[in-house]
Amino acid sequence: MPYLTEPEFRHDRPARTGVLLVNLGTPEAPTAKALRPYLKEFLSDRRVIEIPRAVWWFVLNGVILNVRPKKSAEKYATIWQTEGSPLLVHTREQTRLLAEQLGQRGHGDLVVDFAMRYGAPSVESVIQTMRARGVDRLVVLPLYPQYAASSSGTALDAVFRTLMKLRNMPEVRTVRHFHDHPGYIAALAGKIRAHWQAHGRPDKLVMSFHGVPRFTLDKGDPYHCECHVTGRLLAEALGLSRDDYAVCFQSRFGRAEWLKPYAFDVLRELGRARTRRVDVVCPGFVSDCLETLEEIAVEGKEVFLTAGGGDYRYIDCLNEAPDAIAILADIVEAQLAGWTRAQPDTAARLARARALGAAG
Ligand SMILES: C=CC1=C(C)c2cc3[nH]c(cc4nc(cc5[nH]c(cc1n2)c(C)c5CCC(=O)O)C(CCC(=O)O)=C4C)c(C)c3C=C
Ligand SMILES: [Fe+2]
Ligand SMILES: [Fe+2]
Repeated sequence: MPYLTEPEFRHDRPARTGVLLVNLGTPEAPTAKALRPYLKEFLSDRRVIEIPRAVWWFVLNGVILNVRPKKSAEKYATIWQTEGSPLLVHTREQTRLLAEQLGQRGHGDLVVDFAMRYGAPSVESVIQTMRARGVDRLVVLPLYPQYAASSSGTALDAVFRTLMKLRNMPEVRTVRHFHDHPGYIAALAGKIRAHWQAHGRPDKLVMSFHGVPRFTLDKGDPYHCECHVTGRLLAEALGLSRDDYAVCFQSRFGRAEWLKPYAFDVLRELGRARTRRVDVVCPGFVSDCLETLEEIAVEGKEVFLTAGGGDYRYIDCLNEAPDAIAILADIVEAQLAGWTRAQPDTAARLARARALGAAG
């Protein structure tokens, strides 16, 4: 196997640590032309589609890639921002803010960057750039609170596949999940409480998580349980009783059974029951994206209102909220133990030197 090009080994170079955030990836434009290669790469991933290759090849190339790019592009067009796809815009900004936050905590020497599992920037290209910058220790943080083989698992596959191509492998630490991280739960609860302070409380809080095929639960994927743990902890933090909230799963793909209850079924039922108001939150997504801004904020609302529901409010993801960035920094810092020690930041060092100078 040919190795990737590497920087020359030098004895005198100090160890350098990189922090790699990995998100899903998104098309380059809201057009069928851009959707096609994105969907092809995504839906060719064996972690995502587990049916036999030969059968799937015909379904994907014969049906899905002829129909879905156009339909999905129309949806992306409704949420597209001037700077690009919301998922990319948020991930880029979160990375910048995380680097800043880690710098303020004395870790200004870290190389912090993000990569996308599908599309650009690819995991391989970002790890190669980090190696060129001298990174030989790597913390990998997939941006999914709950572990699923089809999200975090495949993000880590991409990292390990790249490492297989390196002659001089960095040390690696990976984050599996943060679904029950007290800071993550507190940040979600804080966001919801702030929303309620501004708009009053709903009759029901709907917590909608991205779905996965039902058989993955039977085969040992912890995703379903981790979503329910997040839901329960969030309800506890908000002081909700079992009747005050519902956990459900969205974005079903294909005809197979997915995790239930389906979000649209729950919203339809709540509408039919003439529920006066629901608030919907998506605690399985760190960043707003197509699945939250279009499927939940727009389509979900339509389902609820058409069925007879009253008021529907979507509560944004944490995105760039300072407490969300602080949690990512906490998670990274926990992984740095024994690798790097926080250095007082430059401003603090200068202030101390000045104070010492004045004293002397
Ligand atoms: C939150 C974690 C996610 C899991 C688990 C997940 C599983 C999963 N997804 C698909 C199929 C599609 N998902 C699509 C979009 C999409 N999915 C996630 C997250 C998870 N997916 C996000 C954040 C996004 C949004 C990306 C964006 O650009 O905003 C899409 C593409 C859009 C579309 O055509 O509908 C597909 C397809 C499967 C099959 C699956 C588990 C097996
Ligand atoms: Fe998905
Ligand atoms: Fe479970």
